[in-house]
Amino acid sequence: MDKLLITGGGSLSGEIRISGSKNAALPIMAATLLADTPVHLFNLPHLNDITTMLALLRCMGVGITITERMTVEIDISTMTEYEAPYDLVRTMRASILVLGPMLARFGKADVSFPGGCAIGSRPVDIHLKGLEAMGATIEVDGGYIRARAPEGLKGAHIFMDVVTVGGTENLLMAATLAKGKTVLENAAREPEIVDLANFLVAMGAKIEGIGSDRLTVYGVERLEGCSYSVMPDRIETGTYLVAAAATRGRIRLRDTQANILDAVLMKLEEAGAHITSGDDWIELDMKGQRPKAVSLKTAPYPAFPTDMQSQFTAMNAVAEGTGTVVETIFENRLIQVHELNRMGADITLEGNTCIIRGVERLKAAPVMASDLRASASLVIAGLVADGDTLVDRIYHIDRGYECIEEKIQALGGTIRRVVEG
Ligand SMILES: CC(=O)N[C@H]1[C@@H](OP(=O)(O)OP(=O)(O)OC[C@H]2O[C@@H](n3ccc(=O)[nH]c3=O)[C@H](O)[C@@H]2O)O[C@H](CO)[C@@H](O)[C@@H]1O
Ligand SMILES: C=C(OP(=O)(O)O)C(=O)O
Repeated sequence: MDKLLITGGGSLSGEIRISGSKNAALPIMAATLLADTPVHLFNLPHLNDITTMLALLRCMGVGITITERMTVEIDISTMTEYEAPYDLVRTMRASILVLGPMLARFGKADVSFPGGCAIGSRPVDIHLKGLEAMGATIEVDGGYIRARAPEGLKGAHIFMDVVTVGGTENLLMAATLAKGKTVLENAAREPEIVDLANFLVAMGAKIEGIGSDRLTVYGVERLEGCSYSVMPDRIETGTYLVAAAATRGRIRLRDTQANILDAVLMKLEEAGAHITSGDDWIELDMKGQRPKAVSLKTAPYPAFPTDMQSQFTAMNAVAEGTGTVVETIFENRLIQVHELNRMGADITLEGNTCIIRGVERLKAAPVMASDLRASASLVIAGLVADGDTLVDRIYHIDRGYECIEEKIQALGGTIRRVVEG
């Protein structure tokens, strides 16, 4: 199993490119199941989750052609299977996103239940209730969601009682081909949902209220393929900015956008970072200063993203002062705290809150990654620790960070992949 070996101490400085967004690319790839003609996608990140989604589409008979620089043509005209099997779904929760489009387009879909994962229980009840409101019959059998709508889906007025990113995406995709009008109330507003909606519109969907918490969709007869470039990854962007802040560095990130990161940039400024940005770049400069601890509470967009919480926890661990971090989206997303404490951090965990008293420096230790963003926090901790930190179970990090060691090396960090067995 691969590990990352990080020698801490230096400040990050330099310039790197930000990749396409994992969390926008995955629903967009699922949405290609709605198209009558081939779709061309640009700026897909080179990540294990993207490979898994391609494998899932391929195992259903979908034609996939990959050209250089991860430009992918997806052609569903050859599709023969309507089942997303357990072996693929269990490795990536976003596989559930094929349910809505497959049901809307073909009237049937068998999708393995995605399991719980390290960050919390993650049910899909709102996805299923919404599809039932649109006329689908759903049975759970042998660990599979078996959804049927032989006459097609019909528009409905749906109120989602929890703000859910995946639920909004599944129902939005399903509604594009449903008969009549669908209204999704209490919809999630994450930039990745806006990107998905823009992609659906590029294929011919009729959607009003994009970017708001009320999406109105007028179902159309068919959607046509198009060419589309996936938005930049705001979580990858935020992760490198926090790594630079923690190491008192100065970095410039290109091919990204500041306006999708407002809550994160505000917290970085509060931590003492000087931030400047243009249309497609962001620069952060700590002017050699130690960051100041910040307090934050995660909540749906436009509030502070849960996917950035563990990185800020790592920065706070070496910041001046005390910060409080409250996680409100997932019940078990503060477990990185135990690994950070093993590296000399001073963090107290009380339920969904952690209180972080900053220390001057951390001390290297062998640590274990428990999920994707927790892994990123351990890499940041390794960069500010004295000595060599070995991060185990980095298959989590490979789900979400393209070429992480090359990018950190380009910023002057000392990191390398240790390949074992
Ligand atoms: C691939 C992708 O885009 N993943 C993101 C997506 O995950 P994902 O779409 O799985 O997260 P959700 O927004 O659905 O989850 C938010 C909350 O709603 C709850 N819930 C969700 C669905 C449901 O049917 N019932 C229910 O109770 C969940 O348990 C959780 O407490 O949004 C999360 C919240 O921003 C991010 O951390 C993930 O990185
Ligand atoms: C939790 C995440 O991803 P997923 O929903 O795919 O597990 C993430 O990107 O931080």
